[in-house]
Amino acid sequence: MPGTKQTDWTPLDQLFKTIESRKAAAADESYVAHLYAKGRKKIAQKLGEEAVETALAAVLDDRPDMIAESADLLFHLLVLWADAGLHPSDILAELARREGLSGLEEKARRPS
Ligand SMILES: N=c1c2ncn([C@@H]3O[C@H](COP(=O)(O)OP(=O)(O)OP(=O)(O)O)[C@@H](O)[C@H]3O)c2ncn1[C@@H]1O[C@H](COP(=O)(O)O)[C@@H](O)[C@H]1O
Repeated sequence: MPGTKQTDWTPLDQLFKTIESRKAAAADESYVAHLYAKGRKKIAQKLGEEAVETALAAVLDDRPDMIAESADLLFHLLVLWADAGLHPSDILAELARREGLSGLEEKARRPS
């Protein structure tokens, strides 16, 4: 379709591999290893901060900041998955399971 943007997720895949590889790195030589050493709470805290900063950039309609903060957010989400032993394919499988099911329809089906 003309004008349709295609997304190539290969760079995210490569970044996840790099993040996984940092499990063997020293905390003073790698930011990712530093986060692993700090632990799950610190990683979750960073993820929350980046999510709030992304939301703030969106409210301010600041496009460059939205891009920068979204990159920080995605990066920290990948670190969280790696720390938790999740693989991007786990999340993609869940999204595939939901494909075609409207969020409104899913909500309506929930037991009240
Ligand atoms: N994509 C990123 C990336 N995005 C953001 N960041 C870091 O995430 C941090 C963001 O936190 P803040 O802006 O809140 O900075 P801060 O105030 O220093 O953070 P705190 O002291 O509060 O924890 C900064 O240190 C950024 O440099 C990243 N660090 C690394 N990567 C990628 O991860 C790879 C591995 O990194 P290392 O493990 O450091 O080798 C790199 O080659 C990059 O590809």
